[in-house]
Amino acid sequence: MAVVLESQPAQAQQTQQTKPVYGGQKAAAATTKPHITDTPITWGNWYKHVNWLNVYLIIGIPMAGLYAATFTPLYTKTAIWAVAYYFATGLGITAGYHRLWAHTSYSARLPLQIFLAAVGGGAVEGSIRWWSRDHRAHHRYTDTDKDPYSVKKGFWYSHLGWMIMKQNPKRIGRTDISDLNENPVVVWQHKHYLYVVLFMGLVFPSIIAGLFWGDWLGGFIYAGILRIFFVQQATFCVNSLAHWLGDQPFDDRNSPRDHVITAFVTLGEGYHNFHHEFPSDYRNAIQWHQYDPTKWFIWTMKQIGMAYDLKTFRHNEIEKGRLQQKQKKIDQAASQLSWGAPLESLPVMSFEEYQEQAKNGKALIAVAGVVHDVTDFITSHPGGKAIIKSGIGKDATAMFNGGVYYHSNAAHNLLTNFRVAVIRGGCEVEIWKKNAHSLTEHVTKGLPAQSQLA
Ligand code: HEM
Ligand SMILES: [Fe+2]
Ligand SMILES: [Fe+2]
Repeated sequence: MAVVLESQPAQAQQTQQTKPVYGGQKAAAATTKPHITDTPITWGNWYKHVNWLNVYLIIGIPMAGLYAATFTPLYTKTAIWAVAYYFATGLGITAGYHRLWAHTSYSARLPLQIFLAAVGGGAVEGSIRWWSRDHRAHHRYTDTDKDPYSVKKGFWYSHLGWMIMKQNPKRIGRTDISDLNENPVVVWQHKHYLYVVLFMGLVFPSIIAGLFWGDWLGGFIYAGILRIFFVQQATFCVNSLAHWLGDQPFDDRNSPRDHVITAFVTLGEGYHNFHHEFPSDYRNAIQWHQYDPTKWFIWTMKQIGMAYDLKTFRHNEIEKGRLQQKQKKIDQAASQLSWGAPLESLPVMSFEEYQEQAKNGKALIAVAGVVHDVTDFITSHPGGKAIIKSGIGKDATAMFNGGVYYHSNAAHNLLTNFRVAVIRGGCEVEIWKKNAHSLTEHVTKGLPAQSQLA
């Protein structure tokens, strides 16, 4: 009964709170008969797996509403009211349920809390307490079996499958909601949820349209039923689309993604990769030009003294995360290329041995402590045969790096292909410089950036 009522019976919730974290659950499971979700879906029992109340609430009623709309005229005032109430109830979820209660990303004064609890109730998505508990589990156990709406189980499962199919409440990860249990607005809304949802979801939108311009039925159908449908579908997109479409600028280990389309659909909740990374930030979008009306609303509430303690992550931390993700992508791309034999795999020789071998006819050139066999390259050296030969048997580091010619980065890269040995006692920093493959490792080890490329 996800949408209107609790997904797990009140009794089960109480047990969860009082029992010890692991043992208690196991003991209970051993004595009770298996939950329907533990039995495979068959032709004979599929209907028992379906949460019919939710099917009725999130699919059946909107269908009936659509049918009713075919013979209910839509007046301009009612249309404007339906859209306005869509935004109000949507903000109830995004600014209220999500950013205020589930993530405590800011604090709200009592009138604002009451407003958000009321309009959030009008979105018909369960009580604050139920919604936030599942949402905290979603963040804590993202993409795992304990995530109530894991996208790993498919797009449609994360969108609404998790509500229209019965769930085993024991499967959903545990989270601490003690702060919500102490909040009188949350507790009151949870206790009287059925009245809140009926009044704010259907009665109130009809009353406004009815009392002010006489359109009771239009208010009920458009600002009530169909508006609920759109707000619900928009919120469901945060669980589906925001875990499926877009970029991952901060972390790609899990599914959350940033996309402007999702942001438009969800009143700014579409910068979801950022959000999962910095969930206690009251913003989802951090650039001024990105669409995050929920953030603008919270900010405005702060200006009028209704919201305070707006939390943000430090710019430095955010940019660090962004850079590390970029670095990870670069490292992945770099690992697809050949960077020459790793220095630690090469034999070590003394400078005298190197000179000896070069004297005996081998086309060896030492640059930065590494010996290169340029036999096959001499004739194709862009600077000419004779000039490259003048480096054979010498420490050609200076020549190569500007003494004779200041070689391009491409020439440095090319050089790595000819590595055959390392000279004993060759300067370590110089070796690092030429070992482009270890460049990223070098950076992550925190060594100074100047010693990256020659
Ligand atoms: C050891 C392996 C060497 C490699 C892989 C190499 C590679 C290259 C490459 C790719 C270029 C084209 C321009 C550029 O990319 O910078 C070049 C140009 C040149 N190289 Fe080398 N080089 C080597 C050794 C040497 C040595 C030992 C000398 C001098 C003693 C030398 C002198 C020059 C000069 C003067 C040019 C410029 C040619 C021009 O633009 O007229 N190179 N080399
Ligand atoms: Fe998410
Ligand atoms: Fe969240």
